[in-house]
Amino acid sequence: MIFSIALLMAVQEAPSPVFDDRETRDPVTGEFPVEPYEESNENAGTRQFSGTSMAQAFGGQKGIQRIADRLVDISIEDPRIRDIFKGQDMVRLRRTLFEQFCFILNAGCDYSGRDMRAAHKNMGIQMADMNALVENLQIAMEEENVPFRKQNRFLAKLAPMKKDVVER
Ligand code: HEM
Repeated sequence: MIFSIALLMAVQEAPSPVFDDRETRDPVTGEFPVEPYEESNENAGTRQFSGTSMAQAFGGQKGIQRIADRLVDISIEDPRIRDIFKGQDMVRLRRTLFEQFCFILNAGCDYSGRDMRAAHKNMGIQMADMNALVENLQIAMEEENVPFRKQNRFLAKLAPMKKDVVER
């Protein structure tokens, strides 16, 4: 009896192991580790624009950086979609989103992130969430004075990605 009580206490006091590797941010990049994948511009989900007019309209890399950051800032505060971003790696998202936009707009970047299907797997994203994100992107582009027609050309590149982002 005493033995079994001692055993019970020992079991209860044993520290539970922590297997969550998302606890550890890379000391240099500040990002959480992700499952290995093959890096390729193909992961950006679409071909890039040709020529420099789109990159110029978006204010080059500096403007694109501001737009990607604003999109994240607005979206993580947006009551319609903010819960989807909770607990995810916003350091990594800011970097990869910038790279993806910069690559697509042909502003001189390569995209090193995951493909859209892998990046949004099991998030339960619905069409209404996609529409909310697009609205937030429109706000961010408007703030950077991207001409309306250029905004729409960019959105037309992103729209087909819904098939990989939105879950049915
Ligand atoms: C065309 C639309 C979209 C594009 C171009 C896009 C782009 C991206 C990119 C580049 C990443 C990072 C990939 C990586 O970590 O390797 C990402 C991750 C993420 N996206 Fe999207 N996204 C889109 C739609 C959405 C929508 C509608 C939501 C939710 C409302 C969303 C929420 C997220 C979240 C929470 C992550 C972080 C995933 C993680 O840390 O594991 N995305 N997205």
